[in-house]
Amino acid sequence: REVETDAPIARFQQYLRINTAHPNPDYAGAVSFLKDQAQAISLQTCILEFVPKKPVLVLTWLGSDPSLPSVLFNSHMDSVPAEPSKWIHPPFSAFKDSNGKIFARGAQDDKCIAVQYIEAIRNLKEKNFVPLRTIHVSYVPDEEIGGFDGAAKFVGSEEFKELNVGFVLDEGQASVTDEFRVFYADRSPWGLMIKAKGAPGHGSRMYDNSAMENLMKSMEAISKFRESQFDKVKAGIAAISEVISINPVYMKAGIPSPTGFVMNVQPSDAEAGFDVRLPPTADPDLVKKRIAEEWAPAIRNMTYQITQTGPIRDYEGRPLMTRTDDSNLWWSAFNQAVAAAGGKLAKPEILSSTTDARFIRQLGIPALGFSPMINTPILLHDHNEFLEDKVFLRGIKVYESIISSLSSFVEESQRNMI
Ligand SMILES: CSCC[C@H](NC=O)C(=O)O
Ligand SMILES: [Zn+2]
Ligand SMILES: [Zn+2]
Repeated sequence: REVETDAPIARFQQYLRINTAHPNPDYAGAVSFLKDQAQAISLQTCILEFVPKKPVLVLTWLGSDPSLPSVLFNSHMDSVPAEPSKWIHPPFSAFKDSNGKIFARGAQDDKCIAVQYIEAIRNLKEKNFVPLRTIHVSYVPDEEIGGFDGAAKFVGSEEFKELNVGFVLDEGQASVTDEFRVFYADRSPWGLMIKAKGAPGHGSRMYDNSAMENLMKSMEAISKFRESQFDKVKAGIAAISEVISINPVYMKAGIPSPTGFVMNVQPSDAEAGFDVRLPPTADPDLVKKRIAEEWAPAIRNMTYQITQTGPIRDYEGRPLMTRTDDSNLWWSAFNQAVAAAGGKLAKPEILSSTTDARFIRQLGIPALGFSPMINTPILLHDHNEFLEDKVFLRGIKVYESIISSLSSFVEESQRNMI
């Protein structure tokens, strides 16, 4: 193993050891580390605090023409929790095994890109590269819990407007093949709670409209719908991220039997909660209609509550999708930059889950999800999350190409002006 690759790996490990898992993410520790790294390579740094104790760190590498729209590289500082007892190496040790696998919560999601951005800029600076457009890097809190106090506040701020951002790269996901994955949209997450009421009674009685029966009818209808969506995936007609998913995540009804075996009280209240995900092409009104008429109809004594956790349309009412054809010059430049680094891109995808990119797309700013991890199992939010050192190092090279291309390309309309 080469010595010059040791330092970036060590810095990656250092960042992974800062415990930014919920519910008590060490944002101060993360910001302090990243700020030191940025200052060591003479980047401008700025800390914004829209919500107390939830800092946003912005790094800036000024372009030679700062009037051009800038490029922003975003990553979130927080992680989901880890259960140490389920891991083969402690989740905040960033232990590197003999195969070069670095184990840590956040290794894939998404602390790799956080450090790769800085390492790529470090290398470009060493080569005396000068960007034409300004490059910004942002580190935001709270993505894993919806981004409301993080990216949402950041992109809605005056400070963000002043960055004059033309294009954003945010996190993506690992690829099990040798093709890099890229995401042009997220599915929109909804929380759905349905509640049923009904007459209580002796467990031996059969009667209509008990709360449990009403809820079970909904569960059946929801199950059928879920199957209809999943069947499309199984038949190869659609990707998982292209259908509507609905998964039960919570149920509550009745009083636990005091003896553990006598179950003879039919409850008067029953409720269930679901994780619902809508692809950008789905019609949210049709889903709402289905919920009101089939899954929680008032005629079955049911009520419901939908929690929409983020935007589903941009400020002009368009679905939140970034174009991945040559009508989007940012896409072309990105695509070419990955190829120039010797990388192959897989067909652009919709992301199954959600990232902060949705808040950017809501402004009408093009954003792609991209984390340069190939030949890597998808381990985000999983036990034993790891990233191999050589995959991490290759990613730095890919970002060098991306940063230099995106910061230098000039749109036709601007070409004559320069
Ligand atoms: C409801 S917003 C939550 C955002 C979260 N993002 C990453 O996993 C997700 O569940 O997709
Ligand atoms: Zn993430
Ligand atoms: Zn995540």
